[in-house]
Amino acid sequence: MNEKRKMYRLHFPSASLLIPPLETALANFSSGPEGGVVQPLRTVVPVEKYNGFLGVMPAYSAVDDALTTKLVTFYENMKDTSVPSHQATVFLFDPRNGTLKAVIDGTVITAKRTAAVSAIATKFLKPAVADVLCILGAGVQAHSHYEIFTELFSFKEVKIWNRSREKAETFAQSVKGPAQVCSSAQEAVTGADVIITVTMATTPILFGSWVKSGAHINAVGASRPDWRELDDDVMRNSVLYVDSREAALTESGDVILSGAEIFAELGEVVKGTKPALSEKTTVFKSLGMAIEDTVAAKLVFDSWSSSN
Ligand SMILES: NC(=O)C1=CN([C@@H]2O[C@H](COP(=O)(O)OP(=O)(O)OC[C@H]3O[C@@H](n4cnc5c(N)ncnc54)[C@H](O)[C@@H]3O)[C@@H](O)[C@H]2O)C=CC1
Ligand SMILES: O=C(O)C1=NCCCC1
Repeated sequence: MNEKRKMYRLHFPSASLLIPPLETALANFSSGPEGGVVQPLRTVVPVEKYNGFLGVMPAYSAVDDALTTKLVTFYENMKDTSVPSHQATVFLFDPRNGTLKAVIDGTVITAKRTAAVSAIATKFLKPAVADVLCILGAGVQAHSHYEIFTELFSFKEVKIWNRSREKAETFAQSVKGPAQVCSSAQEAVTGADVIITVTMATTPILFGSWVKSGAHINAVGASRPDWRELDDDVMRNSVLYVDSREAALTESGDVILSGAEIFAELGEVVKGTKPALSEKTTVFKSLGMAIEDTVAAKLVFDSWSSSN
């Protein structure tokens, strides 16, 4: 095996390091061919017998001259809780000749880049006064979102709800900062200025009637066309932003089944070609894009190469 072809776990000193390259990648993705991003819709292979899925996520960024593919598995209702519900590996290639340069743990990349993209959406779409953050879910993405949201924004209160209260309490004890455990999703959502949904729910857990007018919602879970996290009310009565129109119309149950109209891609907001209507109630429907993994893997590889 080539010396540089290594498998290693990674540690970002701070997820906010990802923000500038991710903003550029989102803008390039939403610029069509001139943005230089090649990213086909991901292939998802259902493994019905075990309630699992394998996702294949390739992308090339001409601007970064970076070529990757991520393989990610995600499984519902896992009985063995010692195995994470999502596991991923990113393969980084030399675009000049196709040589594999590195095999990188993709689980940390997935957690950090997803949270960083939600943070970008929040920077543009949160109301002018955003004192209360609500997180629905207490798994891997809840942790990565808590970390970057409390680093970048100044919330006075963080409210958390999880289907099992025990897990929410463990979450609150393990994070570096305050988190108030709520007994119901409604209690957590009430009064929140920014809401993050990071669950494996397949039916709605967030209802429009609970949401404060003008709040911003990052809807991160429900990545299958028949899965929901948000009800029709919140989907239809908010301004809807997505990472990729094509993906949202193919993969997102919240978008497809509600019939909600997509207002803009986040990359269009970053570029300034579509407005950030932060005074309205907004939803950012995140499905996750391969190009986000590409720029994150390049950042990790470049920083590892320069220290070796
Ligand atoms: N948009 C994106 O880029 C990405 C989205 N995701 C999605 O984010 C969500 C969270 O992922 P992780 O934190 O890695 O998963 P996780 O398994 O670590 O955490 C999932 C959380 O959801 C809760 N949960 C499970 N079933 C539920 C249900 N039926 N109703 C309510 N809560 C339920 C669990 O108690 C747990 O706290 C998943 O839907 C995942 O597919 C994950 C990676 C990237
Ligand atoms: O972008 C990703 O990575 C994922 N998105 C949806 C669920 C699985 C992983």
